[in-house]
Amino acid sequence: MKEAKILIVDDNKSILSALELLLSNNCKKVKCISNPNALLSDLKMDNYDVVLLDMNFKAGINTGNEGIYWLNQIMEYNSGISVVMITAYGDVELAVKAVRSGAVDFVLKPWENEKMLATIEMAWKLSHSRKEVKKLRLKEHELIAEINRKKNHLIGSSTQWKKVMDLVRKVAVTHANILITGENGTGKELIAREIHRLSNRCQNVMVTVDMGSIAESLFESELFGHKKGAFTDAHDDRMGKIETANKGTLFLDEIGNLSLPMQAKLLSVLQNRSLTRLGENTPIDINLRLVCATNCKLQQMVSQGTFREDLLYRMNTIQIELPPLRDRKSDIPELVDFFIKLYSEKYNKKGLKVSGTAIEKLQNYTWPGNVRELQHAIEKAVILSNNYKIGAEDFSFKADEFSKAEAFGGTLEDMEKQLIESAIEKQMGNLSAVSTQLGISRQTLYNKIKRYGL
Ligand SMILES: Nc1ncnc2c1ncn2[C@@H]1O[C@H](COP(=O)(O)OP(=O)(O)OP(=O)(O)O)[C@@H](O)[C@H]1O
Repeated sequence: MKEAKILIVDDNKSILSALELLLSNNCKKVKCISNPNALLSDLKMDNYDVVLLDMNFKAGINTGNEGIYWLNQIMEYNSGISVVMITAYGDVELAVKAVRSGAVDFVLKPWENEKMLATIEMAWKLSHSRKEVKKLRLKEHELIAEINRKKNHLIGSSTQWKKVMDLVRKVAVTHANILITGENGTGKELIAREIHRLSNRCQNVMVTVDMGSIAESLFESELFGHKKGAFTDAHDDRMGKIETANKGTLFLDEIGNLSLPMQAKLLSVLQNRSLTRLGENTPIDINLRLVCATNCKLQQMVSQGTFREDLLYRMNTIQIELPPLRDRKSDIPELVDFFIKLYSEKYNKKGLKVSGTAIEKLQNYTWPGNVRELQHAIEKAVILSNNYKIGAEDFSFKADEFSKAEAFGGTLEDMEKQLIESAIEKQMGNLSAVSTQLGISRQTLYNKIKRYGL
C-alpha cells in the first residue's frame, strides 16, 4: 500500500482533512479535491490507483446520482482505477447501484479507521492487479503480432504445389480440423503455420507440440497442464499446451507417435471441448482448431489397431497431402534461387550463382529428404564455395552413391576398379590427387593400379 496513489473527492473540507491525515502515512500520494469538476484533469495528471468518491456533492441533494455520474466518468476514462464510494446516507440500494456501475466498494460516514484502511488496501491491490493484467495483455498482443509478422515463404509454382496452396487458402478460414500428410521435409509445419496465419484465429497463438519428442511420462502434464503438487516434480501450477492454444491453433506434429491412452485423452478434449489439469477437478472450456501432421499411414495404423478410428475421423475433416519434391521437380530452380539468396546473405557471399548444370543435377536427384534436404545441400554448398558460382561438382548425394552401388550388381573388386578409374579420370591422371580423393596412400594406389591393369 506504500506505493498507492489516492485521490479523494468530497465537498466537505473536514472530511478531506481527516482522510488525508489517515492515509498520508500509509500511501505514497494522497490528493484531496472538493470540486468533482476537477476530477478528470487530476486523473490525467497522475497515475492514481484508487479514487475515494463522495456520492453527494450539492447541498440538499442526496440521491447519490451525482456520485454515480462521476463514477461513470472515471470508469470511461480508465476502468483500471478502483473507485470506493463514500456517503453519509448510505443504503443498500445505493451501494448496489454504485457497485453495478463499477465501484469496488462502499463505505459509510462516519467510518472506522481500521476498516477504511483495509478497504483502501483491497482497492489498491485490485487496481494493481488490473494494471498488471492490462500490461500482460498488451505484451501478449505484441508478441503474437511479432510472431505473425514473420512471413512464411512458401515457394513453388508447379501445378501440384498450386493445388496444395488453393486448398490451404480455402480451408484456412473455416473451423475444420486439418490433417497434413506427406514425407519428411515436404513442408508440413510450414503449411500448418500458413493455415493459422490465414485463419481468423491469427490474433491468438499457434502452439506446436512435437509428439515424437515428448517423453511418455511427461506427456499428460505437457498437454493438459497440472496443479502444484499433482506429482513429485509439479513445483508450480502449469498451463498445458492445449490450454495455451485456446482460441488459437494447436498443431500436433508427428501425430502417429501418440500412444493409445493419450489418443483417448485427446479424443475426449475434442469431444467435450474441455480439459482438466492434472490434480484438479474443474474442467476448463477449450475452443481449439486442431491441425495435425504425420508421415505415417494412419489408415493402415487404424487397421492394425494402433490408431483410433474415431480420433482419425475427428482430426481429418480435411486432409492435405503434400507432394514429395521428386514429384514437383519444376519447383527446384525456384527453391534453389530462394535458398541461395537466403544463405548467401547469411554467410555474406552476396551475388553467388548456381550453374545450369548444377540445377540440372539437382533436378535429376530424387530428394528422399525433400525440401529440407535441398535446403541443407544449398546451405552446405554456399558455406564451402570459393567461387562466385556453385557448380554441379559442389553437390554430392549419398543416396545417389548408394543407389549406384546397389544397381551395380558386380563384385566389390569390380566396384573398386571402377571407382579408381573414375577418380583417375576426374583428377586428369594426377595420382597424388587421386590418392587424396580416395583416402589411400600413393603406394596402395600404385599397387591397385598394377593389380587391376589400369
Ligand atoms: N514450399 C516451401 N518453400 C520454402 N521452404 C520450404 C517449403 N517447404 C518446406 N520448406 C522448408 O523445408 C524445411 C522443412 O519443412 P517442414 O519442417 O515444414 O517439413 P515437415 O514436412 O514438417 O518435416 P518433418 O516431417 O520432418 O517434420 C523447413 O526449413 C521449411 O522452411
